[in-house]
Amino acid sequence: MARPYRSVLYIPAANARAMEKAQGLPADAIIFDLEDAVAPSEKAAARDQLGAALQNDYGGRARIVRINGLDTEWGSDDARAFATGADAVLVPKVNSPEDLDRAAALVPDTPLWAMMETAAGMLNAAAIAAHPRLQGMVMGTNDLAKEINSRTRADRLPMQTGLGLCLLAAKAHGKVIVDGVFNAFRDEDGLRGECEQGRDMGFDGKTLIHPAQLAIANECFGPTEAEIDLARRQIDAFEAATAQGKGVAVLDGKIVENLHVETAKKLLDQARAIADLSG
Ligand SMILES: CC(C)(COP(=O)(O)OP(=O)(O)OC[C@H]1O[C@@H](n2cnc3c(N)ncnc32)[C@H](O)[C@@H]1OP(=O)(O)O)[C@@H](O)C(=O)NCCC(=O)NCCSC(=O)C[C@H](O)C(=O)O
Ligand SMILES: [Mg+2]
Repeated sequence: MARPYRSVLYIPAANARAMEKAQGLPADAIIFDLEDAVAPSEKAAARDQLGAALQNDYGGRARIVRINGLDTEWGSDDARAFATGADAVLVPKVNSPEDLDRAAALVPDTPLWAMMETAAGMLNAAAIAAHPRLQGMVMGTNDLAKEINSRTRADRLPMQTGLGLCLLAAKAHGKVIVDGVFNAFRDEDGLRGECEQGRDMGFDGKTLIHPAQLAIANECFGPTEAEIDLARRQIDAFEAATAQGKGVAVLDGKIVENLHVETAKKLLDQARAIADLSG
């Protein structure tokens, strides 16, 4: 992961004030949305407005544009408009790798991301993740819940199969994957619970709908001081053990093997990337 994706904030591309405000918000990435958050009557104007907004300075924040589906009247024009000028183009409701082929033909040079939010998408997650143009996946838990007719539960039990399939697919192919949104944007405890669950599962971060959600996502998906300290000590302990010809170290009563050192180094890389982004 070359850059952090702890907090990925959706902004409706029709909302000029929110796009301006986002230049100073502590989001790791922004999804400028042309799809569900923009009314049909505003689609063309939002596309033009977004083109102008992307000329502004968003610092190190990744700028991802969610286009309309390529089966809609707006999708192809969206894809052509942002084939350059954004860091990635996010394709909604990806059912199969062929959906990414269609987007790739219109967007030849910019990385693609996929919204994972249909039952077919869950079943084809591995093939979608293997697509050579794909850089990242975003869980669309609202659309998935709608399609499978599941109920909202705090433990997200009905989502677990889909979340797990996509997570494994992304990890198997070395792609970024971020969790779905938490709709009740004033409910901090609820958000924290979902962020902790997503982090425990292995997600790189969470998609968000409101600036009030940024701090909790950044905290939950970033390494803690205790984790950074442990990572450094694991690396030191393992180096000391190997210098003595041992293949395994013991730290705080637990074994440290090479695989733990790899995880520790990854965590320190993430901490450095976050520090770089924060300036
Ligand atoms: C949810 C909202 C409609 C709430 O808006 P509002 O009532 O205006 O919020 P506030 O008054 O509290 O706003 C305070 C200030 O923050 C700015 N703001 C609000 N939201 C954002 C944002 N997302 N990014 C940047 N800035 C934002 C306001 O402009 C206020 O600023 P100021 O004027 O300085 O006070 C609104 O938050 C919103 O529209 N959120 C995004 C909704 C969205 O994008 N939805 C689509 C993506 S979710 C999805 O589709 C999931 C997926 O596909 C699935 O299937 O699950
Ligand atoms: Mg959706």
